[in-house]
Amino acid sequence: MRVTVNAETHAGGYTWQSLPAAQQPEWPDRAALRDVIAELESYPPLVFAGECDALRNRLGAVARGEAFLLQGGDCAEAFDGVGADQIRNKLKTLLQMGAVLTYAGSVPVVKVGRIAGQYSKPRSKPTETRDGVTLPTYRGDSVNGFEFTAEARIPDPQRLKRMYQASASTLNLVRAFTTGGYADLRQVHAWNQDFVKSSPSGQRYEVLAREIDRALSFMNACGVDPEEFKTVEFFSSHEALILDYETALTRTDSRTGELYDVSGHMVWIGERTRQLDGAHIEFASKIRNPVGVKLGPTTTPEEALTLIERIDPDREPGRLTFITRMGADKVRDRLPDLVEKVTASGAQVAWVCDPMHGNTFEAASGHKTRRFDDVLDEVKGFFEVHKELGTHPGGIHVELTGDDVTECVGGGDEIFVDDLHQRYETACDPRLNRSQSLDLAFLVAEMYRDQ
Ligand SMILES: O=C[C@H](O)[C@H](O)COP(=O)(O)O
Ligand SMILES: C=C(OP(=O)(O)O)C(=O)O
Repeated sequence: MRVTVNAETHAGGYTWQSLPAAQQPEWPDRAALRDVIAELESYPPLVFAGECDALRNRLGAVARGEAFLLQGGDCAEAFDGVGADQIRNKLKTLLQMGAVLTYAGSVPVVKVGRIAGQYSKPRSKPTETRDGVTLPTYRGDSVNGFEFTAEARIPDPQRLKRMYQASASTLNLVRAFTTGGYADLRQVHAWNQDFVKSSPSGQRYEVLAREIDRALSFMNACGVDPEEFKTVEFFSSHEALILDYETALTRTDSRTGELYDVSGHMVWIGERTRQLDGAHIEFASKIRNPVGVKLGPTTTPEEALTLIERIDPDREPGRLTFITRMGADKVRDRLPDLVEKVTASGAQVAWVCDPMHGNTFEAASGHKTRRFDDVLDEVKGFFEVHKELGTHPGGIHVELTGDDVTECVGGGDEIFVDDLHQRYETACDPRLNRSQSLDLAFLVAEMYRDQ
């Protein structure tokens, strides 16, 4: 049975608040933090609990094998990235990928951005050293500054308010774009306008867009012009990392009396914070949002089964998404046992592949990067495993941007290791640029069709 939590009022403290929480900032000014939390608690929700329920239903279709999840966006959003162009470019890339997957893969695509809340980063090391100077590591714009100065790296709780404001502005524009005409399927060419001539993936997309156009004209001529083509259902998601922030945005739903984290539609718990006895998993188990958990190569089937017991005791399709990030060299070896034992337990989780986080390496130039071929190979391995076991490869989770950055190597419009310095803009991990993202969408659509 699902645990009802409405009796546990915030005033009395939530259960997760007394448990150890990994990767939390050491806020130097606790009084300032308390004031910020009190203010955040008074702010309105960023999303409506009913929208979270809608996404849980859509993810239920993913878990049952009837839909595919496309989840993507920045590794780390930045406060100075909250501009119309950047948001539109990201959205445009996701819409193009969605069109490719829906049309070429012939599957309904659930679209979820790593957007409007992805401001906090778990890190491998607490400090960073440059030229003999050691400072606290950058933990995302919600915590401290990217600039390598002692002052910028001090965690500042005021940043949590800026995170809320940046998320609100971003979500507002995303909602305007997705419901106000920009995402109308008849705009399928317009999303490609600035792109088509310069890039092989843009040209390939244009061919597909022409086919979609013809299909739309045909339907129109038959008198069919569905409302569903005029807007796009698009959801927000981020890693629920900084529990002071997520807790302040956790509210009791007036309709049901249940708790929702209203900072985003879906939240996930990362590889570094998914300890079974830790605060993050306890938090995830108490909110009604659809929840993702990242599973790295060391995950045991027993851990996966305990996570299901904790977060999805009712075995509700859509409630829990396992986002696997094994690495291209390990996915074929580590994933089968997990999928097999979870399936045998009767749980119906959505299986999603994050082909980014297990494939990062440092280039000789010092840039953190990923090879497009490794990313692709991990997705291939993920599809192979699911094909072998007769289970559903439910989606992909990728770090991407709509801008022409040079952060990952390879792709159809090839980026070489020596090009990385040209436009390396990520605040943390390397993202696929627009052309690489579209390449990936075409290749995944082919894999899905073949499946
Ligand atoms: O995005 C994920 C993590 O925050 C990131 O991979 C950690 O990177 P680090 O090893 O540079 O700390
Ligand atoms: C930190 C992340 O991933 P992981 O927890 O899988 O390392 C992430 O997706 O930003």
